[in-house]
Amino acid sequence: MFSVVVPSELLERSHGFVENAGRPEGYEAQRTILKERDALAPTEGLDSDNTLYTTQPSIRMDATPAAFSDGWTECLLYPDVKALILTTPGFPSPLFRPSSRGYRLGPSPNKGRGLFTTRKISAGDLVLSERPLTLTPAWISTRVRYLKELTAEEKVQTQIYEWEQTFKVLFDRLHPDYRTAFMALANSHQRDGSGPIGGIIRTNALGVRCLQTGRYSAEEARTLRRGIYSAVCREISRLNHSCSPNTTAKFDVASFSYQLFAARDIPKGEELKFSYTALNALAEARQTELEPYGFRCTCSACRTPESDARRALSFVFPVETIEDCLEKLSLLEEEGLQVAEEYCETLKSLMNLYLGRGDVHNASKYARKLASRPWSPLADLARSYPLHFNRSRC
Ligand SMILES: C[S@@+](CC[C@H](N)C(=O)[O-])C[C@H]1O[C@@H](n2cnc3c(N)ncnc32)[C@H](O)[C@@H]1O
Repeated sequence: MFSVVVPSELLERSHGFVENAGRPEGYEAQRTILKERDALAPTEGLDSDNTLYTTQPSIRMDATPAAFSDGWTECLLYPDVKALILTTPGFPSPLFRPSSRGYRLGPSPNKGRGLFTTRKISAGDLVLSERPLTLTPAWISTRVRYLKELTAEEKVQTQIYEWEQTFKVLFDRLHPDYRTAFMALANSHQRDGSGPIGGIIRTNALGVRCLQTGRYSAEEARTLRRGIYSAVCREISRLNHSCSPNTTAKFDVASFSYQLFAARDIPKGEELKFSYTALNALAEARQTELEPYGFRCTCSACRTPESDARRALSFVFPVETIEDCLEKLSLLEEEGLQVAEEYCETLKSLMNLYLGRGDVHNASKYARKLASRPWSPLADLARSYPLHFNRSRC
Protein backbone atom coordinates (compact mmCIF):
# COMPACT_ATOMS: atom_id res chain seq x y z
CA MET A 1 0.00 0.00 0.00
CA PHE A 2 1.41 3.40 -0.98
CA SER A 3 0.13 6.60 0.49
CA VAL A 4 1.03 9.87 -1.18
CA VAL A 5 -0.14 13.45 -1.15
CA VAL A 6 0.00 14.43 -4.79
CA PRO A 7 1.59 17.85 -5.18
CA SER A 8 -0.47 20.41 -7.03
CA GLU A 9 2.35 21.02 -9.52
CA LEU A 10 1.62 17.60 -11.03
CA LEU A 11 -1.92 18.62 -11.82
CA GLU A 12 -0.65 21.36 -14.08
CA ARG A 13 1.01 18.89 -16.39
CA SER A 14 -2.01 17.18 -17.86
CA HIS A 15 -3.45 19.02 -20.79
CA GLY A 16 -3.86 18.33 -24.45
CA PHE A 17 -4.07 14.62 -25.27
CA VAL A 18 -3.10 12.13 -22.54
CA GLU A 19 -2.87 8.48 -23.46
CA ASN A 20 -4.65 6.11 -21.05
CA ALA A 21 -6.34 9.04 -19.35
CA GLY A 22 -8.75 8.19 -16.58
CA ARG A 23 -8.79 6.57 -13.17
CA PRO A 24 -5.96 4.05 -12.66
CA GLU A 25 -7.05 0.84 -11.00
CA GLY A 26 -6.36 0.15 -7.38
CA TYR A 27 -6.59 3.15 -5.15
CA GLU A 28 -8.64 4.09 -2.16
CA ALA A 29 -9.50 7.68 -1.34
CA GLN A 30 -9.58 8.93 2.21
CA ARG A 31 -10.82 12.49 1.89
CA THR A 32 -13.24 13.86 4.41
CA ILE A 33 -15.37 16.73 3.20
CA LEU A 34 -17.97 18.43 5.32
CA LYS A 35 -21.36 19.25 3.88
CA GLU A 36 -23.01 22.13 5.56
CA ARG A 37 -26.66 22.95 6.11
CA ASP A 38 -26.31 26.28 7.89
CA ALA A 39 -24.19 28.74 5.89
CA LEU A 40 -24.03 31.07 8.91
CA ALA A 41 -22.88 28.37 11.36
CA PRO A 42 -19.65 29.24 13.18
CA THR A 43 -16.50 27.43 12.11
CA GLU A 44 -14.96 26.87 15.55
CA GLY A 45 -14.41 23.20 16.27
CA LEU A 46 -14.21 22.20 12.60
CA ASP A 47 -11.09 20.40 11.44
CA SER A 48 -9.08 23.14 9.77
CA ASP A 49 -7.68 20.70 7.17
CA ASN A 50 -11.06 19.55 5.89
CA THR A 51 -12.85 21.50 3.21
CA LEU A 52 -16.43 22.55 3.64
CA TYR A 53 -19.26 22.81 1.12
CA THR A 54 -21.06 26.05 1.84
CA THR A 55 -23.43 28.43 0.03
CA GLN A 56 -22.41 32.08 0.24
CA PRO A 57 -24.06 34.41 0.86
CA SER A 58 -26.53 32.40 2.87
CA ILE A 59 -29.89 31.92 1.09
CA ARG A 60 -33.24 30.36 1.86
CA MET A 61 -33.56 26.76 0.68
CA ASP A 62 -36.32 27.78 -1.77
CA ALA A 63 -34.44 30.79 -3.24
CA THR A 64 -34.55 31.17 -7.02
CA PRO A 65 -32.21 33.19 -9.24
CA ALA A 66 -35.21 35.21 -10.48
CA ALA A 67 -36.26 36.20 -6.97
CA PHE A 68 -32.71 36.77 -5.72
CA SER A 69 -31.06 38.42 -8.72
CA ASP A 70 -27.74 39.15 -6.98
CA GLY A 71 -27.30 35.38 -6.93
CA TRP A 72 -25.16 33.16 -4.73
CA THR A 73 -22.11 30.94 -4.95
CA GLU A 74 -21.61 27.28 -4.16
CA CYS A 75 -18.25 27.18 -2.40
CA LEU A 76 -15.77 24.56 -1.38
CA LEU A 77 -13.47 26.13 1.16
CA TYR A 78 -11.48 25.70 4.33
CA PRO A 79 -13.21 26.75 7.58
CA ASP A 80 -10.79 29.64 8.23
CA VAL A 81 -11.69 31.11 4.83
CA LYS A 82 -15.40 30.87 5.61
CA ALA A 83 -14.72 32.72 8.89
CA LEU A 84 -12.81 35.41 6.95
CA ILE A 85 -15.74 35.86 4.55
CA LEU A 86 -18.38 36.06 7.29
CA THR A 87 -16.36 38.64 9.23
CA THR A 88 -15.53 40.87 6.24
CA PRO A 89 -17.04 44.30 6.95
CA GLY A 90 -20.21 44.78 4.92
CA PHE A 91 -20.56 41.11 3.88
CA PRO A 92 -22.91 40.37 2.21
CA SER A 93 -23.41 43.73 0.59
CA PRO A 94 -25.58 43.97 -2.55
CA LEU A 95 -23.96 43.89 -5.95
CA PHE A 96 -22.75 47.22 -7.26
CA ARG A 97 -23.91 47.39 -10.90
CA PRO A 98 -23.41 49.75 -13.86
CA SER A 99 -26.43 51.93 -14.64
CA SER A 100 -27.17 49.97 -17.83
CA ARG A 101 -25.98 46.77 -19.45
CA GLY A 102 -23.28 47.54 -22.01
CA TYR A 103 -22.30 44.17 -23.46
CA ARG A 104 -23.66 41.09 -25.18
CA LEU A 105 -22.53 37.49 -25.71
CA GLY A 106 -21.77 36.63 -29.34
CA PRO A 107 -19.58 34.56 -31.63
CA SER A 108 -15.91 35.52 -31.74
CA PRO A 109 -14.02 34.32 -34.85
CA ASN A 110 -11.86 31.25 -34.02
CA LYS A 111 -12.46 31.71 -30.30
CA GLY A 112 -15.89 30.24 -29.68
CA ARG A 113 -18.00 32.91 -28.07
CA GLY A 114 -17.04 36.13 -26.32
CA LEU A 115 -18.43 39.37 -24.85
CA PHE A 116 -18.82 42.51 -27.01
CA THR A 117 -19.70 46.05 -26.00
CA THR A 118 -23.10 47.40 -27.06
CA ARG A 119 -22.14 51.00 -26.27
CA LYS A 120 -18.99 52.99 -25.63
CA ILE A 121 -17.49 52.21 -22.22
CA SER A 122 -15.06 54.66 -20.60
CA ALA A 123 -11.76 53.78 -18.91
CA GLY A 124 -12.31 52.84 -15.26
CA ASP A 125 -16.03 52.08 -15.70
CA LEU A 126 -17.54 49.00 -14.13
CA VAL A 127 -18.69 46.79 -17.02
CA LEU A 128 -20.42 44.15 -14.92
CA SER A 129 -20.36 42.47 -11.54
CA GLU A 130 -21.57 39.00 -10.66
CA ARG A 131 -21.45 36.39 -7.95
CA PRO A 132 -19.50 33.36 -9.22
CA LEU A 133 -21.36 30.11 -9.80
CA THR A 134 -18.64 28.18 -7.95
CA LEU A 135 -15.63 28.93 -5.79
CA THR A 136 -13.11 26.14 -5.23
CA PRO A 137 -9.53 25.99 -3.96
CA ALA A 138 -6.90 26.14 -6.69
CA TRP A 139 -5.08 23.55 -4.60
CA ILE A 140 -6.50 20.83 -2.35
CA SER A 141 -4.30 18.49 -0.39
CA THR A 142 -5.63 15.04 -1.22
CA ARG A 143 -4.23 11.92 0.40
CA VAL A 144 -4.81 8.92 -1.78
CA ARG A 145 -3.96 5.29 -0.99
CA TYR A 146 -2.67 3.20 -3.82
CA LEU A 147 -2.65 -0.55 -4.06
CA LYS A 148 0.34 -0.48 -6.39
CA GLU A 149 3.13 1.88 -7.25
CA LEU A 150 1.79 4.35 -9.80
CA THR A 151 3.59 6.27 -12.50
CA ALA A 152 3.65 10.07 -12.20
CA GLU A 153 0.92 10.39 -14.85
CA GLU A 154 -1.23 7.76 -13.09
CA LYS A 155 -0.94 9.76 -9.87
CA VAL A 156 -2.10 12.85 -11.72
CA GLN A 157 -4.99 10.91 -13.24
CA THR A 158 -5.98 9.55 -9.80
CA GLN A 159 -5.92 13.05 -8.39
CA ILE A 160 -7.97 14.43 -11.27
CA TYR A 161 -10.52 11.65 -10.73
CA GLU A 162 -10.70 12.43 -7.01
CA TRP A 163 -11.19 16.11 -7.72
CA GLU A 164 -14.03 15.33 -10.09
CA GLN A 165 -15.84 13.39 -7.34
CA THR A 166 -15.38 16.36 -5.01
CA PHE A 167 -16.58 18.84 -7.62
CA LYS A 168 -19.59 16.65 -8.43
CA VAL A 169 -20.93 17.13 -4.89
CA LEU A 170 -20.56 20.89 -5.35
CA PHE A 171 -22.16 20.79 -8.78
CA ASP A 172 -25.17 18.86 -7.42
CA ARG A 173 -25.75 21.68 -4.94
CA LEU A 174 -26.11 24.26 -7.75
CA HIS A 175 -29.56 25.58 -8.59
CA PRO A 176 -30.72 23.92 -11.87
CA ASP A 177 -30.43 27.27 -13.75
CA TYR A 178 -26.87 27.65 -12.50
CA ARG A 179 -26.06 24.07 -13.50
CA THR A 180 -27.21 24.79 -17.03
CA ALA A 181 -25.14 28.00 -17.17
CA PHE A 182 -22.09 26.16 -15.81
CA MET A 183 -22.34 23.28 -18.30
CA ALA A 184 -22.74 25.76 -21.21
CA LEU A 185 -19.22 27.13 -20.60
CA ALA A 186 -16.23 26.13 -22.72
CA ASN A 187 -14.09 23.10 -21.86
CA SER A 188 -10.55 22.87 -23.20
CA HIS A 189 -9.75 19.76 -21.11
CA GLN A 190 -11.67 17.05 -22.94
CA ARG A 191 -8.80 14.67 -23.65
CA ASP A 192 -6.53 14.86 -20.62
CA GLY A 193 -8.57 12.86 -18.10
CA SER A 194 -10.30 15.88 -16.54
CA GLY A 195 -13.94 15.19 -15.80
CA PRO A 196 -16.63 17.47 -17.25
CA ILE A 197 -16.84 19.63 -14.12
CA GLY A 198 -13.10 19.83 -13.44
CA GLY A 199 -12.50 20.55 -17.13
CA ILE A 200 -14.89 23.52 -17.04
CA ILE A 201 -13.31 24.81 -13.84
CA ARG A 202 -9.82 24.51 -15.35
CA THR A 203 -10.90 26.33 -18.54
CA ASN A 204 -12.97 29.11 -17.00
CA ALA A 205 -11.78 29.83 -13.48
CA LEU A 206 -10.61 33.27 -12.46
CA GLY A 207 -8.13 33.45 -9.60
CA VAL A 208 -9.24 34.82 -6.22
CA ARG A 209 -6.18 35.88 -4.23
CA CYS A 210 -7.80 37.96 -1.53
CA LEU A 211 -8.99 35.07 0.68
CA GLN A 212 -5.59 34.52 2.32
CA THR A 213 -5.92 33.90 6.05
CA GLY A 214 -2.24 33.77 6.99
CA ARG A 215 -2.14 29.97 6.89
CA TYR A 216 0.27 30.07 3.92
CA SER A 217 3.25 32.28 3.14
CA ALA A 218 3.25 34.66 0.17
CA GLU A 219 5.84 32.37 -1.44
CA GLU A 220 3.57 29.30 -1.04
CA ALA A 221 0.70 31.27 -2.54
CA ARG A 222 2.81 32.44 -5.47
CA THR A 223 4.56 29.19 -6.35
CA LEU A 224 2.12 26.51 -5.14
CA ARG A 225 -1.18 28.43 -5.29
CA ARG A 226 -1.88 27.65 -1.64
CA GLY A 227 -4.81 29.71 -0.35
CA ILE A 228 -5.79 30.83 -3.85
CA TYR A 229 -9.34 30.13 -5.03
CA SER A 230 -10.86 29.61 -8.47
CA ALA A 231 -14.12 31.32 -9.37
CA VAL A 232 -16.23 30.20 -12.33
CA CYS A 233 -18.53 32.99 -13.50
CA ARG A 234 -21.48 32.86 -15.84
CA GLU A 235 -20.48 36.05 -17.75
CA ILE A 236 -16.89 37.03 -16.98
CA SER A 237 -15.71 33.48 -17.74
CA ARG A 238 -16.86 34.16 -21.33
CA LEU A 239 -14.04 36.64 -21.84
CA ASN A 240 -11.41 35.59 -24.33
CA HIS A 241 -7.73 36.29 -23.82
CA SER A 242 -5.59 39.14 -25.10
CA CYS A 243 -1.99 39.97 -24.12
CA SER A 244 -3.03 43.67 -24.38
CA PRO A 245 -6.36 43.39 -22.56
CA ASN A 246 -8.98 46.13 -22.52
CA THR A 247 -10.47 44.97 -19.19
CA THR A 248 -9.39 43.65 -15.83
CA ALA A 249 -11.34 41.88 -13.10
CA LYS A 250 -11.24 42.02 -9.32
CA PHE A 251 -12.97 39.96 -6.62
CA ASP A 252 -14.75 41.95 -3.92
CA VAL A 253 -15.31 39.92 -0.75
CA ALA A 254 -17.90 42.24 0.82
CA SER A 255 -20.34 41.84 -2.11
CA PHE A 256 -18.92 38.39 -2.87
CA SER A 257 -18.68 39.32 -6.51
CA TYR A 258 -16.26 39.48 -9.38
CA GLN A 259 -16.19 42.94 -10.92
CA LEU A 260 -15.06 43.67 -14.48
CA PHE A 261 -13.61 47.11 -15.29
CA ALA A 262 -12.66 48.81 -18.55
CA ALA A 263 -8.91 49.48 -18.61
CA ARG A 264 -9.20 52.06 -21.38
CA ASP A 265 -11.96 53.64 -23.44
CA ILE A 266 -13.67 50.84 -25.39
CA PRO A 267 -15.74 51.72 -28.47
CA LYS A 268 -19.13 50.15 -29.18
CA GLY A 269 -18.85 46.71 -30.80
CA GLU A 270 -15.31 45.89 -29.60
CA GLU A 271 -14.71 42.53 -27.96
CA LEU A 272 -13.99 42.65 -24.23
CA LYS A 273 -10.87 40.68 -23.34
CA PHE A 274 -8.67 40.11 -20.36
CA SER A 275 -5.33 38.45 -19.86
CA TYR A 276 -5.01 34.81 -18.81
CA THR A 277 -1.23 35.19 -18.38
CA ALA A 278 1.28 37.25 -16.43
CA LEU A 279 1.38 40.66 -18.09
CA ASN A 280 5.16 40.99 -17.90
CA ALA A 281 5.79 37.56 -19.48
CA LEU A 282 7.33 37.58 -22.95
CA ALA A 283 5.61 36.12 -26.01
CA GLU A 284 6.95 32.55 -25.87
CA ALA A 285 6.35 32.26 -22.11
CA ARG A 286 2.79 33.51 -22.61
CA GLN A 287 2.16 30.89 -25.32
CA THR A 288 3.37 28.20 -22.88
CA GLU A 289 1.03 29.52 -20.16
CA LEU A 290 -1.84 29.38 -22.67
CA GLU A 291 -1.26 25.77 -23.76
CA PRO A 292 -3.78 24.30 -21.28
CA TYR A 293 -6.46 26.49 -22.90
CA GLY A 294 -5.79 24.82 -26.23
CA PHE A 295 -4.94 27.82 -28.42
CA ARG A 296 -1.99 29.88 -29.61
CA CYS A 297 -2.48 33.61 -29.14
CA THR A 298 -2.39 35.73 -32.30
CA CYS A 299 -3.07 39.14 -30.73
CA SER A 300 -1.13 42.14 -32.01
CA ALA A 301 1.50 41.91 -29.21
CA CYS A 302 2.19 38.28 -30.22
CA ARG A 303 2.46 39.30 -33.89
CA THR A 304 4.70 42.34 -33.37
CA PRO A 305 8.40 41.42 -33.17
CA GLU A 306 9.35 44.62 -31.22
CA SER A 307 6.77 43.91 -28.56
CA ASP A 308 8.97 41.71 -26.37
CA ALA A 309 11.75 44.26 -26.02
CA ARG A 310 9.25 47.07 -25.36
CA ARG A 311 7.31 44.99 -22.83
CA ALA A 312 10.48 43.95 -20.97
CA LEU A 313 11.69 47.57 -20.88
CA SER A 314 8.33 48.96 -19.78
CA PHE A 315 8.42 46.90 -16.58
CA VAL A 316 11.96 47.90 -15.53
CA PHE A 317 11.94 51.51 -16.76
CA PRO A 318 12.91 53.87 -13.91
CA VAL A 319 10.45 56.37 -12.43
CA GLU A 320 12.89 58.88 -10.97
CA THR A 321 11.91 61.94 -12.97
CA ILE A 322 8.69 63.20 -14.52
CA GLU A 323 10.16 62.54 -17.96
CA ASP A 324 10.91 58.90 -16.96
CA CYS A 325 7.35 58.43 -15.77
CA LEU A 326 5.81 59.88 -18.93
CA GLU A 327 8.08 57.68 -21.06
CA LYS A 328 7.12 54.63 -18.99
CA LEU A 329 3.41 55.36 -19.31
CA SER A 330 3.74 55.65 -23.06
CA LEU A 331 5.69 52.35 -23.28
CA LEU A 332 2.98 50.60 -21.26
CA GLU A 333 0.25 52.21 -23.37
CA GLU A 334 1.96 51.13 -26.61
CA GLU A 335 1.87 47.58 -25.24
CA GLY A 336 -1.78 48.02 -24.25
CA LEU A 337 -0.92 47.37 -20.59
CA GLN A 338 -3.06 49.99 -18.85
CA VAL A 339 -4.27 47.19 -16.56
CA ALA A 340 -0.76 46.59 -15.16
CA GLU A 341 -0.15 47.57 -11.53
CA GLU A 342 3.08 49.06 -12.89
CA TYR A 343 0.92 51.61 -14.76
CA CYS A 344 -0.79 52.64 -11.52
CA GLU A 345 2.55 52.80 -9.67
CA THR A 346 3.80 55.15 -12.37
CA LEU A 347 0.72 57.38 -12.04
CA LYS A 348 1.38 57.52 -8.30
CA SER A 349 5.03 58.48 -8.88
CA LEU A 350 3.95 61.23 -11.29
CA MET A 351 1.45 62.55 -8.78
CA ASN A 352 4.14 62.68 -6.07
CA LEU A 353 6.77 64.20 -8.35
CA TYR A 354 4.38 66.99 -9.41
CA LEU A 355 3.38 67.54 -5.78
CA GLY A 356 7.08 67.83 -4.88
CA ARG A 357 7.35 70.60 -7.47
CA GLY A 358 4.30 72.35 -6.06
CA ASP A 359 2.43 71.75 -9.34
CA VAL A 360 -0.99 70.94 -7.90
CA HIS A 361 -2.71 71.14 -11.28
CA ASN A 362 -0.70 68.26 -12.78
CA ALA A 363 -0.59 66.33 -9.51
CA SER A 364 -4.40 66.45 -9.46
CA LYS A 365 -4.57 65.33 -13.06
CA TYR A 366 -2.64 62.13 -12.34
CA ALA A 367 -4.38 61.60 -8.99
CA ARG A 368 -7.71 61.64 -10.85
CA LYS A 369 -6.39 59.23 -13.42
CA LEU A 370 -5.22 56.88 -10.65
CA ALA A 371 -8.48 57.24 -8.74
CA SER A 372 -10.37 56.13 -11.83
CA ARG A 373 -8.69 52.69 -11.74
CA PRO A 374 -10.84 51.11 -9.03
CA TRP A 375 -9.27 47.70 -9.44
CA SER A 376 -5.98 49.00 -8.06
CA PRO A 377 -5.33 49.28 -4.30
CA LEU A 378 -3.63 52.61 -5.15
CA ALA A 379 -6.93 54.13 -6.30
CA ASP A 380 -8.03 54.64 -2.67
CA LEU A 381 -4.74 56.33 -1.90
CA ALA A 382 -5.24 58.77 -4.78
CA ARG A 383 -8.78 59.52 -3.60
CA SER A 384 -7.50 60.33 -0.13
CA TYR A 385 -5.06 63.00 -1.41
CA PRO A 386 -6.30 66.54 -0.68
CA LEU A 387 -5.98 67.54 -4.33
CA HIS A 388 -8.12 69.62 -6.59
CA PHE A 389 -10.38 66.90 -7.90
CA ASN A 390 -12.99 67.96 -10.34
CA ARG A 391 -15.52 66.00 -12.32
CA SER A 392 -13.77 66.13 -15.69
CA ARG A 393 -12.02 62.96 -16.82
CA CYS A 394 -8.41 62.88 -17.89
C1 LIG B 1 -12.66 30.99 -20.59
S1 LIG B 1 -13.08 30.40 -22.16
C2 LIG B 1 -13.49 31.89 -22.98
C3 LIG B 1 -14.87 31.84 -23.56
C4 LIG B 1 -15.06 30.89 -24.70
N1 LIG B 1 -14.55 31.44 -25.95
C5 LIG B 1 -16.51 30.48 -24.88
O1 LIG B 1 -16.94 30.26 -26.02
O2 LIG B 1 -17.20 30.32 -23.87
C6 LIG B 1 -11.50 29.97 -22.74
C7 LIG B 1 -11.50 29.33 -24.10
O3 LIG B 1 -11.79 30.30 -25.09
C8 LIG B 1 -10.93 30.15 -26.23
N2 LIG B 1 -10.07 31.33 -26.32
C9 LIG B 1 -9.88 32.30 -25.40
N3 LIG B 1 -9.09 33.26 -25.83
C10 LIG B 1 -8.71 32.91 -27.06
C11 LIG B 1 -7.82 33.49 -28.03
N4 LIG B 1 -7.21 34.65 -27.80
N5 LIG B 1 -7.65 32.83 -29.21
C12 LIG B 1 -8.29 31.66 -29.46
N6 LIG B 1 -9.12 31.05 -28.57
C13 LIG B 1 -9.33 31.67 -27.40
C14 LIG B 1 -10.12 28.89 -25.97
O4 LIG B 1 -10.82 27.82 -26.55
C15 LIG B 1 -10.14 28.77 -24.47
O5 LIG B 1 -9.98 27.44 -24.02
